Amino acid sequence: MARSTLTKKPKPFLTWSLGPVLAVDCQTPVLKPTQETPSKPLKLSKRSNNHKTSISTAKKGLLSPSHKMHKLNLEVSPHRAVSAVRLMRIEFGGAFADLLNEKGKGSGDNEMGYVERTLGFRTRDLDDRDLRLVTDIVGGTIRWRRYLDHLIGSLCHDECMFRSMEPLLLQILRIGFYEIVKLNMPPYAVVDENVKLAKVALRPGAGNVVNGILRKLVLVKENNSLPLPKLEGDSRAQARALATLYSHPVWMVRRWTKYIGQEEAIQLMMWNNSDPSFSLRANAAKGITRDDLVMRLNSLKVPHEVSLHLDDFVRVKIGLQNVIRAGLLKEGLCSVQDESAGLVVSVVDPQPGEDIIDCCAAPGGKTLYMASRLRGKGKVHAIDINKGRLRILKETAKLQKVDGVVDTIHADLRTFAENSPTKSGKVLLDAPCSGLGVLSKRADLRWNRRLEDMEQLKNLQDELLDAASTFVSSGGVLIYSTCSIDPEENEDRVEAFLVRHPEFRIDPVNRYVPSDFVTKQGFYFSDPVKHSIDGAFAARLVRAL
Ligand SMILES: C[S@@+](CC[C@H](N)C(=O)[O-])C[C@H]1O[C@@H](n2cnc3c(N)ncnc32)[C@H](O)[C@@H]1O
Repeated sequence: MARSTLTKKPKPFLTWSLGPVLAVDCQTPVLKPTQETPSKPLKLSKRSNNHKTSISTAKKGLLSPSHKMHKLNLEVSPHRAVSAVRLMRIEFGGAFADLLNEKGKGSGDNEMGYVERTLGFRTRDLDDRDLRLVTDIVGGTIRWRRYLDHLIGSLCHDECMFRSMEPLLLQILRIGFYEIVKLNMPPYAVVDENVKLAKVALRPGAGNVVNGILRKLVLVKENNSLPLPKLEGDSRAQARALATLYSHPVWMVRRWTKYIGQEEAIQLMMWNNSDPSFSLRANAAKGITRDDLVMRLNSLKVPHEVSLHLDDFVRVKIGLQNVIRAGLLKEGLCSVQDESAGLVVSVVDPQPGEDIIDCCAAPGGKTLYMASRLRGKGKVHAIDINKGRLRILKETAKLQKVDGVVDTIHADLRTFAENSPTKSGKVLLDAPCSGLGVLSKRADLRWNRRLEDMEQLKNLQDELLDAASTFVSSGGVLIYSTCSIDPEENEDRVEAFLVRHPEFRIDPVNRYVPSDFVTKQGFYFSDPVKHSIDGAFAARLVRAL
């Protein structure tokens, strides 16, 4: 990855879990209905908890659904209560950190429902400002978790106190630390508010703990003596220090240091820790041009810039919430799609009349963009193993008026390839991958990925490449893509494939994407730091005649 100056990204307009209508990008979390059902209990298995905590209260609510709690607490700041509960649900309940919701305002009601069931009280309703604060606090607290925990651990009486801290208390402390250290908010207001939350949500003693530790933090911050590790010692020690300072898993730091060097690894981590930005794709299949979309954004007073690389794309700086409220996504007039994914479609270069096999298609970001570029002529055959995600793809295709050129096949690509004589001149394999290129958008992903996953993913990628290649007709092209920046999932997979399949050769992507995105080997690569979009990779592999 090339070195470049980091551009300061604008504040995110929203990050609420994407519903089907919005779920269009390859690393976009797609929520199954059950994941957001209010009845899902929190599983607080990681830390033992003998105190009065959320789980007991949550259970009370769950065991007697008819029992309505109306305890209204006007003291506690609503966005902090919601953030704390949201953080618990992300860490223990499998919820996603990226919280986009096409319902806009309705999302506040959902979140308050969780607060009521978990903490046993409601606060006043959330307004737009509260929702933005929840987005900032939840995203930031998750990104900076390792860094914040290091500080909290260092300022606790002893290691044991930190290790055995009850989960909700820890979330409240993380919020307070994040607000003071990273958001530079007025410290004493932050202390007061978080103490109040701990007292009401837990018990008075918990408020005292929050008070003591946050006050210590205020002091050390004022004295410029935050207890942070120094970048010194051997490579392992340095990786551990960097992992804390930039809040990433140690294995990622070691891997990036190995591949791109320490300085670039730091820049990448800084990018991953910055607020994500989003792009919108105008949906040509609905007769919407980019100019139309720009006019709509102007009338909604949403600041934006047209993409330098893709004719249908607009970068939105702030105010995506307004786009959602205005119904542009629900009506299928545009979709949220990163330019890095759009450029993969440029590498595929769909032409009207073509039959394209999309091997790992759901939730359909690339399928739908390819379909719109067919201009009503041809077909995209969308295969995926995940029925739920495929259903979302189908619904979105209808909404975006490309269902006439999309058909869906629910199958494991590997068995489907063994039993199907299907051939095509164009096959896309957008493989399951680590998602290491999209860590700025997926705040929690870095904590969910393990080094062991990489080996499993590489094996799966090889198997899927072999399967996808069986569909490619003589002279046809197989496009292999990921949203990873890891060479072992990208270049190395292509290299290994070419050894197994000497009948394929690399077709350089120069004709399809701007030269800035073309690697020496002729692959497409978007570098988050250099290009200010998500990281992605694609290779064109042509089968001999
Ligand atoms: C990176 S995502 C694809 C994203 C999609 N191309 C897009 O742009 O929205 C990878 C997909 O591969 C699917 N998948 C994983 N293993 C598979 C298999 N053995 N056969 C078919 N699909 C598989 C997953 O269900 C997932 O939807």
